[in-house]
Amino acid sequence: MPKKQVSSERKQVQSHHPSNWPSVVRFIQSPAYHVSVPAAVRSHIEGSCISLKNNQIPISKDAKVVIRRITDTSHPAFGQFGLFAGQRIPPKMHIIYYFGEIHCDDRSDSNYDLSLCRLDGEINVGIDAHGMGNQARFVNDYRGIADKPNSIFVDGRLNSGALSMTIWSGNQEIKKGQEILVSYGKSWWQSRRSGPADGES
Ligand SMILES: C[S@@+](CC[C@H](N)C(=O)[O-])C[C@H]1O[C@@H](n2cnc3c(N)ncnc32)[C@H](O)[C@@H]1O
Repeated sequence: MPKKQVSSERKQVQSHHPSNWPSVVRFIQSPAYHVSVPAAVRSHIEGSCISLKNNQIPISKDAKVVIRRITDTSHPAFGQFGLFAGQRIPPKMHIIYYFGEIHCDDRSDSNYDLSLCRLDGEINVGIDAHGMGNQARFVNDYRGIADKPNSIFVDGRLNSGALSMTIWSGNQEIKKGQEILVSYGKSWWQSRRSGPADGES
């Protein structure tokens, strides 16, 4: 391939990365599947054999969000990154999908792993954004930062039928520049020895 073409393709790939994206993490804009996901589970997640009447998520375009390094020394995630509103986000609005690697193996070491569903009472399906994901992987938990979360994780099926995890604003608007904060849940923190264990849910 001619040199010029290679460099312009590289430029194109890099320009898709949001600003502050870590070079060691793959930026993805749709879910990826790990080999541990059996074909039947994948087809369940993709929605090919499911009635779509219940639990559908009405999705609009992603809100504008920015990844920012936390420079406030009193912030419990000081030195790390967080997810911030790049524009005013109205109440109860879809903010962003949580993309990552969909897997059925154990990822207890990952701090970016969310539970997507549990099938037949024994197969745990997770979304792990440790090695690959989108901006949503930078959302921090509200504990030690605010009195309560201003956003929530919502799981359900999209119009396409796919089972997905998304982040939505809560009952109040999020102002431009405010940090987007969710609750990871008490059990998330309890399963990790360090970190805040208080808070309601
Ligand atoms: C999903 S990541 C969030 C993004 C992370 N701050 C980063 O820069 O990659 C989860 C990790 O963020 C940090 N974190 C998130 N919320 C926190 C909080 N309220 N207090 C302390 N650490 C927090 C913890 O290190 C946790 O393991």
